[in-house]
Amino acid sequence: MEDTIAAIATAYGEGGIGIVRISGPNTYDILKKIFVPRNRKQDWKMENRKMTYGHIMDPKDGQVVDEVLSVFMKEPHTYTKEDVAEINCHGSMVSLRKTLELVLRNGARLAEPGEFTKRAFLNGRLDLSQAEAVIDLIKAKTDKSFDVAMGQLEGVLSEEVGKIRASLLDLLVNVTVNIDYPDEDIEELTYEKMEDEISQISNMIEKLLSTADSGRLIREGLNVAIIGKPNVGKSSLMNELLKETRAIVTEIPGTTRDTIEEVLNIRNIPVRLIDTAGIRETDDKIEKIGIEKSKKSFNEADLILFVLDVSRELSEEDQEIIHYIGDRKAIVLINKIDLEKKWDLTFLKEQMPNASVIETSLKDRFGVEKVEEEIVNMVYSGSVRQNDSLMVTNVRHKNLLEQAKSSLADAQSMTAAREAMDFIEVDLKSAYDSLGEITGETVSDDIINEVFSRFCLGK
Ligand SMILES: Nc1nc2c(c(=O)[nH]1)N(C=O)[C@@H](CNc1ccc(C(=O)N[C@@H](CCC(=O)O)C(=O)O)cc1)CN2
Ligand SMILES: Nc1nc2c(ncn2[C@@H]2O[C@H](COP(=O)(O)OP(=O)(O)OP(=O)(O)O)[C@@H](O)[C@H]2O)c(=O)[nH]1
Ligand SMILES: [Mg+2]
Repeated sequence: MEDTIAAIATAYGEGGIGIVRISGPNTYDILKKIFVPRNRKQDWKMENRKMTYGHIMDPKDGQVVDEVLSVFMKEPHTYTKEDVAEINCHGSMVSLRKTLELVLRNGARLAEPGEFTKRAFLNGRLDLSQAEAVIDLIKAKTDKSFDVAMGQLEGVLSEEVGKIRASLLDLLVNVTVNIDYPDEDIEELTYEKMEDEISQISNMIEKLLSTADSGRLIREGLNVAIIGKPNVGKSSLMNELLKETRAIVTEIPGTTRDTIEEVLNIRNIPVRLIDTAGIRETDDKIEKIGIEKSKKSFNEADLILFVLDVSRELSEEDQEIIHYIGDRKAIVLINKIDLEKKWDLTFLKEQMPNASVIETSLKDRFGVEKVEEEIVNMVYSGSVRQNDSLMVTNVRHKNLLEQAKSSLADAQSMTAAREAMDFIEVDLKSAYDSLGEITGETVSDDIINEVFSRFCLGK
């Protein structure tokens, strides 16, 4: 039998209310010991799922800890499928800590991060990809990432993976029957039919995989670094995208010394935007360190916003950055177009044929919307833009889909070579198992533990 766990389920710090949650077989007894309803009768019982007013009191000395509302929920119709209680305290860390301590002293142990949801998974209320969606929901920073996580929690991904697995299982059964009872009066599985079935299943996997790159960015967000030589308008861009004066802007080259980071939501894509120190040769000790940090941000970015100043001749510094960018994903801003142009854009198009180039005048906020639009385009490029919430956002899922795809490719080439069905069967089975790891049907304890260790306490 499982033990009883407890944790503070709400965020740490001050709040309107704070909740201590308990789950497991001792839940009722613990609540009974420490919760005193207002109209306590001789042999009072906590009614199932009824929010009840009362006080948390230490049974040892009768000290009142807090005035609360409590609810007891009888298994199996609860979040964990075990007995659950929730104590709604005043949202003070003092009250929450004292209440939790009392619960722990009276028969529960502190829950590990994600342990409530882990129990929901182990008791079969959620599959693994649904449980993973719970943490994505909590961490979602934009409407879109929340929607996709909600879809996954409701089983949209599980359902699709289930469909693909069901087709594979059909095929596997067919193979087995043909191997074991070749002479019986059953439909023969020809190599042609096999090829056809495998390619249909591969297509379904491929379609899911095609959402993975944008899916990851929607879930995790995008690291965007603003890069350029000094004084071109990088900090002006930071401020315009943020719509607030976050970074210092002056006419002095070398104004930004340290990298500045802000998280923002650009049309529903979570973006970690980094303004950097202008890159140039310098003897200034502080500036040098800043420029090293600029280069680090440049290396780690998913996307580079490269700013050029059209009112000054292109310099060696600009050239060097163009060279470094090479074929990385970049948007080039030709800034200060309100001033007289000192160089020609055709030159740039030769140098950076892959980059998308946008003319801006950040002083007047001109072109900022285009930049936002282009960031969004880059995120969705390469994938069919999906409006529904069926997307692969999790790298673990993506890797498993790729494993399944490669097993199927092996099976396909063996089918083409007309190898024995037994061999083909092995690869089909391994594709089937890889898909099962997504939903947790065929997954090791290590992986389960790793998934839940990323949760927050009390979830
Ligand atoms: N107070 C509180 N709020 C919360 C949660 C919670 O556990 N407690 N949740 C969680 O963190 C989320 C809601 N999710 C939940 C999902 C299932 C069940 C549940 O009891 N399911 C049962 C009974 C369903 C029913 O009544 O039909 C079941 O599935 O059998 C509860 C919460 C968000 N808000
Ligand atoms: N005329 C004009 N001036 C601009 C424009 N954008 C920025 N500036 C000015 O250019 C100067 C430098 O802008 P910043 O945003 O500080 O440039 P930076 O790239 O962050 O510079 P460092 O931090 O020194 O690397 C400031 O005086 C801005 O007001 C523009 O579109 N037109
Ligand atoms: Mg700056």
